[in-house]
Amino acid sequence: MLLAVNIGNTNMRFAVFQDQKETITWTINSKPYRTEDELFAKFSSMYRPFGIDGSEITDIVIGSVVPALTISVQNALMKIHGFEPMIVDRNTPSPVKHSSNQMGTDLYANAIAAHGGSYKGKKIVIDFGTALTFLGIDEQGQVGGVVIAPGINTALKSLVGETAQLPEIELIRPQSVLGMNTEACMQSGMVYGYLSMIEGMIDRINQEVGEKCFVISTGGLGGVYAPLTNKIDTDDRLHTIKGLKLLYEMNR
Ligand SMILES: Nc1ncnc2c1ncn2[C@@H]1O[C@H](COP(=O)(O)OP(=O)(O)O)[C@@H](O)[C@H]1O
Ligand SMILES: CC(C)(COP(=O)(O)O)[C@@H](O)C(=O)NCCC(=O)O
Ligand SMILES: [K+]
Repeated sequence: MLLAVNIGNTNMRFAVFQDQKETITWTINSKPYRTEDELFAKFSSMYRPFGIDGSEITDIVIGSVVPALTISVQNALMKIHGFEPMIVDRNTPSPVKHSSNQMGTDLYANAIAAHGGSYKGKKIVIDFGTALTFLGIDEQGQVGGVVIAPGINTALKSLVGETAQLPEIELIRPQSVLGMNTEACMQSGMVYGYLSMIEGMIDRINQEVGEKCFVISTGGLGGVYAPLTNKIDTDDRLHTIKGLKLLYEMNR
C-alpha cells in the first residue's frame, strides 16, 4: 500500500491508497513545528485509529512546501517503516511542463493531477490552503502560470488580529451581501468577497487563455466555497495528494 503525505503550511495531509478499497485520509497540524523525535512519537500511533496496519505500507511519497518539516517527516517515517520515503518536488520528472524554479510542490502536484485526470481541455486548479492559489494548465500539460493570494483563513486571522472590535466568525454565507451586524458584515466580506475574487479570477484566466477552462478546487476550504458557485466544476480534497501519487508511480 502507498502512503502519500502532503506537507502544507497549516496541515500535513496523509492518504493511504488501498487496492479496491476506499482511500483513507487524515490530517495532522503542521504547526507548531515538531522535532523529528516528536514526529516519530506522533506518527507511531497514527495508523491504528484509522484501521490501518502500518506494516502493510510498502511505499511512501512525500511532497512539502515547508522545508523545516520535510526531512524530519521523512526520517520519522523511515524510522517507523524501515525504508526511505521518496521526496518529490517540481524537478521530479513528469509529463507536466513548467519553466519555474520556484513552484511549490503542491502546485506542481495540482498540475499533474489535473493533467493526469479524466478532465478535458484547459484546466484551472484552485487550492484553498494557507495561501489561495490558482494554476492554469493546457491540454498538452504546459503550465500557463499561477496566481498566489492570501488564503481565506489567513486573511481572516489577520483581520481579527489587527482590529480591536472584530470577533472570530464562522465562515458561512450570510442572508444578504449588505450586513447589519458585525458578524454578518464580516461573513459577507469573507464569503461573498472571496467568491467575487474567485469568480472574477476564473473569468480573467478564461479570457487570457481564450477558453472556458474546467475548474477543479481542492484544499481545506474548497468544500465550503465550491458549493457556493457554479464556476467551480468539481471539488476534490485529495486532488493534490493524487498528484503526489502519480509522481511516485512515474518515478519509483
Ligand atoms: N475541514 C475544514 N473545514 C474548514 N476549514 C478547514 C478545514 N480543513 C482546513 N481548513 C482551513 O483551511 C485552511 C487551509 O487548509 P489546508 O488546505 O490544510 O492548508 P495547507 O495545505 O496550506 O496546509 C486552513 O486555514 C484551515 O484552518
Ligand atoms: C504558494 C504556497 C505558499 C501554497 O502553500 P499552502 O497554502 O498549500 O501551504 C506554496 O506552494 C509555496 O510556498 N510555493 C513556493 C512559491 C511558488 O510556488 O512560486
Ligand atoms: K512564508
